[in-house]
Amino acid sequence: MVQPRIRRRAFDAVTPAPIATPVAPAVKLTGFVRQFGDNRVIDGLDLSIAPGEFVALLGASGSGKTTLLRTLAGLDPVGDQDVTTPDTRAVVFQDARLLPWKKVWRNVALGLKDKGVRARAEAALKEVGLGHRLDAWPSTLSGGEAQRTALARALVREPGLLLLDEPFAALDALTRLKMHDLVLNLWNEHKPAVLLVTHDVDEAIALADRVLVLNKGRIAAEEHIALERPRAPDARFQTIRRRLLGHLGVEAPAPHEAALIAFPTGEAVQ
Ligand SMILES: Nc1ncnc2c1ncn2[C@@H]1O[C@H](COP(=O)(O)OP(=O)(O)OP(=O)(O)O)[C@@H](O)[C@H]1O
Repeated sequence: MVQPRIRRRAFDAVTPAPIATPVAPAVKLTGFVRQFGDNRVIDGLDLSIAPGEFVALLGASGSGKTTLLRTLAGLDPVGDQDVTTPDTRAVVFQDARLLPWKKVWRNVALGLKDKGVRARAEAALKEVGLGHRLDAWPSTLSGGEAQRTALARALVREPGLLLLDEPFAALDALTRLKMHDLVLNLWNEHKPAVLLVTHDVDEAIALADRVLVLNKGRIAAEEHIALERPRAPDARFQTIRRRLLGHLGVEAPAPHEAALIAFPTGEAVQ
C-alpha cells in the first residue's frame, strides 16, 4: 500500500506547539480504599491536587470526608496503597486543640526544634493578627482567636499540604467571614496545597479553586471555580451553588433565601 506523503507546512518548523511542562501533583491517590469492617468508606477513590491548589471537599455526613483527610494527614494506616503527599503536612480541626497548660506562643512553637523558635512563633502569630497575645493562656482566647492560633501553628511549619477539617464550623457567621479572608491571605502568602473539608457550599465556592463532592466513597462531582477573588454571590456564584447543591441532593433555595444563607449577617444584596 502506498503511504500518503505528509506535507509539512513551512511555518510548522518555526512555530512548534508549546509543550506543557507536567507538574508533579502534591497529592495523588489512585483507586484508594479504606474499609472499617464491612463498611467500605472510601471505595476506589482517585484524587490529585496540584501544588498550591485550593480544593474544597463537600459530602453528606458519613460520606468519608474526615476519613480521607486523616489518610492524607498520615493519621490512618494505608497499607501498601500508593498515597503521595508532601512530607510536611499540617491539620486544623474544628476545635483548635490547644494545650491549655502552654501559653499561646508555646502552642504554636510545639515541635519546632531549630533556633529562633519563639521568633518564628511570634512571626506566625503576627500573621494571623495575634501578635499581642503571645503570652496569653488558651483559656482566655475567643473561638476565632483559638482557630487563628491553630492556623499559626499549622503554617509555622511551612507545610506543602494544609488540611482543614471544618475549621470554621463552630464560629459565628461574621467571624467565619473574617477567617475566610485570613485563610485566603495566608494561602496567597505561603501557597500550600489545601484540602478544606466543609459542609458549607458557600464557603467552598468562596474559597476554593476546585470543589469536589464525595459520595459513596468516590468523587461524584467536581466544579472548577473560575471566579475572581474576592467572590461575590453573583449570578455565576449562584449557578455553581445550585449545581453543587444538586450533586448533594439538596434542592436549591429561592434566590432571596440563597442570599440570606450567603450573608447571614444581613449584608446580602439581591
Ligand atoms: N475508626 C473508625 N472505625 C469504624 N468506623 C469508622 C471509623 N472512622 C470512621 N468510620 C465510619 O466511616 C464513615 C465515614 O466517616 P467520616 O467521619 O469520614 O465521615 P464524614 O463525611 O467526615 O462525616 P461528617 O460530615 O458527619 O463529619 C462513617 O460511617 C463512620 O462511622
